[in-house]
Amino acid sequence: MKIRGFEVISAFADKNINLPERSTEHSAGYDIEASENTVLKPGEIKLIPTGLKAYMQAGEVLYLFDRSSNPRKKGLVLINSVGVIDGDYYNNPSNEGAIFAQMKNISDEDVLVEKGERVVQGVFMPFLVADGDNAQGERTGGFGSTGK
Ligand SMILES: O=c1ccn([C@H]2C[C@H](O)[C@@H](COP(=O)(O)OP(=O)(O)OP(=O)(O)O)O2)c(=O)[nH]1
Ligand SMILES: [Mg+2]
Repeated sequence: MKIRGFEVISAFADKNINLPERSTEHSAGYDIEASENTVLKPGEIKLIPTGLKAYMQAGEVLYLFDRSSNPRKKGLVLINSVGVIDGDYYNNPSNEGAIFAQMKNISDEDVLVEKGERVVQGVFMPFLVADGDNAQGERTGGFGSTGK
């Protein structure tokens, strides 16, 4: 029975994408790799593809957090601070739930993120809703799909 986890999106089915793993027994974060080489110029913001989608239970979220080593070792930051991967993003009609890491190059040189390089970490967590919240509607995509 599927409870929560990651799957490779169909566009990357034959690209040897590794499913995220935790690096130690008690690590919270699943290390998520870039699915293709990406070069960011100084100051550039780019959506780095992971080739992955994530499924989870109702009331759960997958947070994307930066890796603490990124700013110092790579000169990159997760520019939206924390990625919020909604459960209804999975298999959405516009992009299958493809997860991207939105990174900014804060260095003064080009930065190459290679396929297979761990770029962010994902943590599954429960979330709470407010009294009287009866949000409806299906998610059709990401990155502004619900409007301004
Ligand atoms: O770092 C991120 C952040 C979001 N997403 C995807 C998954 C998420 O479910 C969807 C929407 O994210 P969010 O709600 O943060 O963006 P928004 O600007 O509010 O867009 P929308 O109107 O689509 O909700 O975009 C990513 O792939 N990476
Ligand atoms: Mg949103």
